Amino acid sequence: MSEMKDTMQVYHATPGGRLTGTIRVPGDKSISHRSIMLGALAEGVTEVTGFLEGEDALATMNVFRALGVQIEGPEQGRVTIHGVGLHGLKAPDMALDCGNSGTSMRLLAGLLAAQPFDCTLTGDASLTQRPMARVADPLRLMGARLETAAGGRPPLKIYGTPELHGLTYTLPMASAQVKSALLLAGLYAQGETVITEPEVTRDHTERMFEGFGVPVRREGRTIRVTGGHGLHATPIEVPGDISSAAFFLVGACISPGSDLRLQSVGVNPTRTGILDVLRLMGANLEIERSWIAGGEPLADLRVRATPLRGITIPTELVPLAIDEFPALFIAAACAEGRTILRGAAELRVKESDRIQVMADGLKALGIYTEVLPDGLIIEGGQGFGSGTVESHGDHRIAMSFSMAALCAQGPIEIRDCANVATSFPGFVSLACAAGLNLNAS
Ligand SMILES: O=C(O)C1=C[C@@H](OP(=O)(O)O)[C@@H](O)[C@H](O)C1
Ligand SMILES: C=C(OP(=O)(O)O)C(=O)O
Repeated sequence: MSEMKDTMQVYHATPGGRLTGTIRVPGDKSISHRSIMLGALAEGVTEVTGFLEGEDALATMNVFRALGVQIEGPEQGRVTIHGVGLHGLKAPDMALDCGNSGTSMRLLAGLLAAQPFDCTLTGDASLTQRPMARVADPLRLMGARLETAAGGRPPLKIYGTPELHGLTYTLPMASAQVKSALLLAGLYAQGETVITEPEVTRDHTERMFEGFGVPVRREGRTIRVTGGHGLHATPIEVPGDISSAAFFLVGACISPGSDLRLQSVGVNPTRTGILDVLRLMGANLEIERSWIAGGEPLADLRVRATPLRGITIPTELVPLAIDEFPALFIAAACAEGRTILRGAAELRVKESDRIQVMADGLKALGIYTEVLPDGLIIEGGQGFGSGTVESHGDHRIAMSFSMAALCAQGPIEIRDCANVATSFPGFVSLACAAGLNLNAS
């Protein structure tokens, strides 16, 4: 899959425009991955609606097909998973390709470590550079046997070990992927698995465990699950992805005259750091309607353009907005005054080094920044010039710089954009429908 990708796709963004009307962004990527994983392990048939038909979630789906799970769809966001039960997965006859998706590889590492067969997890050039020791090390403490390539990188060779035991573990970094890998392994482990996180991170795994009938005890930043509970199929309604909404929220804030509504966006409080940061910057954001579906909160949002001011981003918001910083840096560049981000070293180990790659792109457009080991200082209010930005194959970098064109003085060219399809299929047409002047070649 990944080898065949057109890495030369270029976005051409013409300056100006404003964002108006009502849009709906594609389904949440984190929840889509988990719906396939838990649906596959459940007894019974799980019906999913609103599934993200992006390459990352499809990679997870294809892995489970290779593990012998019958899955129908996706067909307009509908997926039907014929669960095989906790012990029904089959040995794959090839390496399992996670493509560009860190979530797939890390969560699968936990789930597959406990199976009675061996397998190998591989990925594309970007994923192959990302750290896997963060999951392999604690899984080994549970009795798992895994081998990484040099430097703790993929591919990940897993020697299945059905006799895992529970673990009490404090995560060294705020990572929902590591937490989730250990909770998935904990489904199979003898006894209790007790995970404490240094800061609260997205809790979709915990919520979905509860939805599938697995008891989870949560006290502050500690989560407990006991092995051996079966999962029972349950319908899943995937909300719109707030991480995809983020580009439009920022775009509407920074382009005068914008007034945009976003329908059915997931607003789980472990994901709404973007709303808090934008509000602290002075954004005009409204929640027009809110409700709960399948254990996850949703809302219709309205955002109107307003002048933003630079802020020091509270560090407790960092894990709650971790994927939104590329978009927030664009907002910061348009804000009056300086924005300071610290405590975000995790940004350096995403699909690209998002601190350095964003700083380079901002520089190419005439914005002054100071790169910190764990963050970035951005001098706002200088206005974007025109120029060429390298996205380094990182979907969120490509989409963020597309929004910069809304208040740039000249055209912006963004290179290496094909991976936008990993999280946001249809981004260019939705962005154009909302008012951006963007085309891909
Ligand atoms: O659990 C998840 O679905 C995710 C967790 C985060 O990664 P980390 O756990 O590495 O912070 C996030 O960046 C990623 O996009 C999705
Ligand atoms: C970091 C991301 O995803 P993953 O870790 O799953 O590749 C992301 O989508 O921003």
